[in-house]
Amino acid sequence: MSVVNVAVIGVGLVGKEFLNQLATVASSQTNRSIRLVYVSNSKNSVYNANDGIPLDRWEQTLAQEQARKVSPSDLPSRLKADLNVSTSARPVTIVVDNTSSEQIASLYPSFIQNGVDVITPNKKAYSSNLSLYNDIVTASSTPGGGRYLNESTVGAGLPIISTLKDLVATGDEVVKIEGVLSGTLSYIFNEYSTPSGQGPSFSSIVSQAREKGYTEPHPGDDLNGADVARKLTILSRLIPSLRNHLPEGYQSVSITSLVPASLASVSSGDEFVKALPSFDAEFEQLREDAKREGKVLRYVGVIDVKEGVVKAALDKYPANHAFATSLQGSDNIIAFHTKRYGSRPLIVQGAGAGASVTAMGVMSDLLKLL
Ligand SMILES: NC(=O)C1=CN([C@@H]2O[C@H](COP(=O)(O)OP(=O)(O)OC[C@H]3O[C@@H](n4cnc5c(N)ncnc54)[C@H](OP(=O)(O)O)[C@@H]3O)[C@@H](O)[C@H]2O)C=CC1
Ligand SMILES: N[C@@H](CC=O)C(=O)O
Ligand code: NA
Repeated sequence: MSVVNVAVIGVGLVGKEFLNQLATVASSQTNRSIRLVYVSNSKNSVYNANDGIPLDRWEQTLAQEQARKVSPSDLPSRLKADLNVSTSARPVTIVVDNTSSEQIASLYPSFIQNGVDVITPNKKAYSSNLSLYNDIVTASSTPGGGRYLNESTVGAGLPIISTLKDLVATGDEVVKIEGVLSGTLSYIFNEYSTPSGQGPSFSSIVSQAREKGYTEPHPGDDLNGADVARKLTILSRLIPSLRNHLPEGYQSVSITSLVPASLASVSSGDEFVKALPSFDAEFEQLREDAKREGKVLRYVGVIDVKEGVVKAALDKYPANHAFATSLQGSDNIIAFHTKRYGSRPLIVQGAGAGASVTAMGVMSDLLKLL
């Protein structure tokens, strides 16, 4: 029976749900044994390369004081040494990063160089500066290197990255990609800006989006457009002519921020949400302006390949536009305009945030590796 070792960094909303799904998948395997060898949050970690960590007791094991601690930065070498990942008959060893940490993302090259596969919904690695992206691509294309999959970084579990990779790999030419790429901003504007122009306050809807688990750990990272810009960067880098187009990653994208200037430096998500009601009147004005034109507000991302324009912006759309009529909840909608898909784009739509659909995208990457 072949062995698959899985190390999980980050056990918040997505990480916990991923471990639930891993337990279900592990129990249905007949010709391979899935072993959980590492679990960590930001304060604690448990490592057991010999016997594995029971999938139905990982939480208690992590909470134990005598848990065997290994920091994520020591993990690449420990996994290589203890699990013999570099031999040709190696068991598959996969690290799943369910954090939103830059520091963890910076470790991917060393995991991959050590033959460990990396799967993640964390957008930081492929949306930051080009050097980290290039290091990951180089490491994973080197013989013996691990593989890297990140489907849930765009559209959560929706098949966005795999669709774009398939279009490019089969020789189609991408002309433009546009859509609603943020589950949080989709939910907020679907609820806030309807044709009637009436409804609850902006800040109350932001709090609801947070309670539903759609937002980033800090909701300001959704409202400032950075999350959409990161997704646009990840997609742009899969389009050959745009691969080097955004040297500073999401910071090279043209972004409209919805964060009030005086809240831009509030580092606590709780404090940010508490202070937001003072700015409801400003958002009310935007809602009224749109209503007066018979339009609704939607936050949209665009990659125009020919023009070389990549932008994340709040725009007004007619009340009968697909962005106004067909979206509900945290839905994302992404239209791929390509040479083959001509005048009618290939469209992918569905829930684009939330723990269960995000963990599904992570789990499906794991199954693809197997
Ligand atoms: N929620 C969603 O709908 C979607 C989320 N994503 C991405 O999934 C990732 C996880 O999101 P979510 O689960 O909502 O976030 P949470 O804040 O709920 O969970 C983050 C987890 O990461 C842990 N963590 C943070 N830093 C470190 C570190 N340095 N070392 C070890 N563990 C660390 C946290 O530990 P502690 O508990 O101690 O703070 C926590 O367990 C993010 O990258 C997000 O962008 C992608 C698509 C959709
Ligand atoms: N905060 C993000 C989560 C998924 O990427 C979003 O709202 O889309
Ligand atoms: Na996806």
